[in-house]
Amino acid sequence: MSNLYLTPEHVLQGGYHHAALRKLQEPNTSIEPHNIMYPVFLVEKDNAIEPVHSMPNVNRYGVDQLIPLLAELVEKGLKSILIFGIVETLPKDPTGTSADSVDNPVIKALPKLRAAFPDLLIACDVCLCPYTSHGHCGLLKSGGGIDHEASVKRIAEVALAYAKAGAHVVAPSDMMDNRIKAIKEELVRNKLQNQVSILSYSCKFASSMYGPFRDTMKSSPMEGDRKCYQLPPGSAALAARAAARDVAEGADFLMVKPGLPYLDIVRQTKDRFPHHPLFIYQVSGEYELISRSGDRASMQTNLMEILTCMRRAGADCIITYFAPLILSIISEKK
Ligand SMILES: NCC(=O)CCC(=O)O
Ligand SMILES: [Zn+2]
Ligand SMILES: [Zn+2]
Repeated sequence: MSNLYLTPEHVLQGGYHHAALRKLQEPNTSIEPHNIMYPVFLVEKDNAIEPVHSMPNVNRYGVDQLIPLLAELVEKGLKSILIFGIVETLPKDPTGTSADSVDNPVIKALPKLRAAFPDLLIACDVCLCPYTSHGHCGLLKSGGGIDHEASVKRIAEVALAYAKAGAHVVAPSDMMDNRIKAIKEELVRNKLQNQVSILSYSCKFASSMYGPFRDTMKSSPMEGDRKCYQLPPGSAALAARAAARDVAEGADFLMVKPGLPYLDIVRQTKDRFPHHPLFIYQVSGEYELISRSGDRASMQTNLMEILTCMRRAGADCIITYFAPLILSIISEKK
C-alpha cells in the first residue's frame, strides 16, 4: 500500500541535510574578499575625516586619513576600492573642469595610493556631476538638455586623466550613450588599453535609492533629474540593450545598480554575457535599509543573506559600503 505522504522520488531534503552538502547545493555563492569592492569618498583636505550624516559608519576622507584606514582593511583582506572625488573649494563650472585638474583630489591621491598599496585594485568613478555647476552627469546645451557629443568627449578626457594618474579601472557612471567606445579609443591612443580596464555602469537605473549618496557628494542636479540618461526602473529591455551596447563598445566589466530590487536584471545580464565579470552596486539607499533592519546580529545575518542572493543571481563582485563589516564577518568565520 503506498503512503500518500511519502513519495520517494519527491524527497529533496536528503540532498541538503548536512552543511557540507548545502555548500554543494549553493555553487558560486561564497563571499570572499575578491567578491567585494569598497567605495570611498575622497575630499580635498588631506587630513579630513568627515562623517556622512545620512550614512552611519561612512566617512569622507582626505588621502592622509584614507591611507591608514585602507592599511587596516588591506590587512583584513580588502582587494579593491572605488574612489569618488568630492570638491568643496575647487570651482564647479559648466564643463566640470575640476574633474581632471591637477588639484583634483583623485588625481593627486592616485600615485600615493598606488605606492602605499601595490596589490590593491584601484577603480575610479568617472562622472561630471560632482564637478559641474549644474550638477548633471554630462554637459548641457545652451538651451538646456544634454549635449551628447561634448559630454562623451569630456567623459573620455576625464577617464584618461585618471588612467594616466594610476587608476587600474575607470568606471563611467554618467550613462551617456557611447562613452565606452570613446574611453576605450582614448586608452588605445595613449597605449593604456592593456593596463587599464573599463567597468561600465551599464545598467544604472534612475532609482530613488541614491538619496544618502547625493547628500554625501553634494551632487544633486540643480534643475531637472537624470531620467533622460539613467534607465527607467521598470525596463528590463533597455537594460539588456545597454549591456549589449557596452559589451560591443569594449566594456571589460558590467554593472547593475542598484542591486536588491534589480536581481532579475543581474540574472538576465549574466545569462547573456557569462564571459564578462558582473558587478552589483549595493547603493546608499540599500545600505540605509539594511543598516536599520534589526539589531547588530540580525542586521549582519540579513546582510550576508542578501550578498549570497546577489551571488546566486549572477554577481561576481558587489560594491558595498559594508565592505569593512563584511571583511570582519568573513575573517571571524574562518
Ligand atoms: N555613481 C555612483 C552613485 O550614484 C552611487 C549611488 C549610491 O550609493 O546611492
Ligand atoms: Zn553623475
Ligand atoms: Zn552616480
